[in-house]
Amino acid sequence: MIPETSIGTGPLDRPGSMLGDARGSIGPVTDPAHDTIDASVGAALRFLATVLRAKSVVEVGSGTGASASWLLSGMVPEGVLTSIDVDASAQHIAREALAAQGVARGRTRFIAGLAERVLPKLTEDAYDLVFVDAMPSRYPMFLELGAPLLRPGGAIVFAGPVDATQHQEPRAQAVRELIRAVRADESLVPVALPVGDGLLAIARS
Ligand SMILES: C[S@@+](CC[C@H](N)C(=O)[O-])C[C@H]1O[C@@H](n2cnc3c(N)ncnc32)[C@H](O)[C@@H]1O
Repeated sequence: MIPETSIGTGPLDRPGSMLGDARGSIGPVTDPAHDTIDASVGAALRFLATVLRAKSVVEVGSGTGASASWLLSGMVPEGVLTSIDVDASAQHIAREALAAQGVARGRTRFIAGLAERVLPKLTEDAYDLVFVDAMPSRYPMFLELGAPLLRPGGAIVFAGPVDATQHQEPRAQAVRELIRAVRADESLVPVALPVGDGLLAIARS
């Protein structure tokens, strides 16, 4: 069982790595664009976790636990979800919500911190699925940090519309950059899924 981890309490996956400064110097970052996933997105996440027989999943943007609940419902029973959010109070709500649903505590590992500082400390080639639902302007960075965590055949999934024409700069610029990066990497196999606000799912071949 992987112990629940929070800032400064212990090592992460990679030997010697500590989360001591994972939260950084800024306060909670909120993303007003969308708060929580809807049921159609949740069903797609559950589907992906099921077909991947996901045992190890990373989520960027725990929020109050909606996506965590869907992901866990598709994962194998012994699977562990590592859920990252810079807002520890939101994670507290997520943890309580999952407990109320009967999810065993050992199935989640909540990490309070900036994803851009936590993701580099996770084990590469070890995760079946990475779900990103935070700060679309940083999606290109989350692809760069998240794709190496996937085992071959795993997938990284971005929430929200990926049509750059729907956004103002700099978010549109980030979306274009994300798509350029996916196209440039022949090992990545993308598909846009028209569910909810949209999902961009990218398999690692
Ligand atoms: C859209 S909400 C997530 C909703 C959640 N997936 C759900 O379905 O309930 C985005 C979350 O990302 C967190 N967040 C924003 N920027 C972040 C970052 N750089 N690193 C980690 N978490 C971040 C916010 O605190 C917020 O809780």
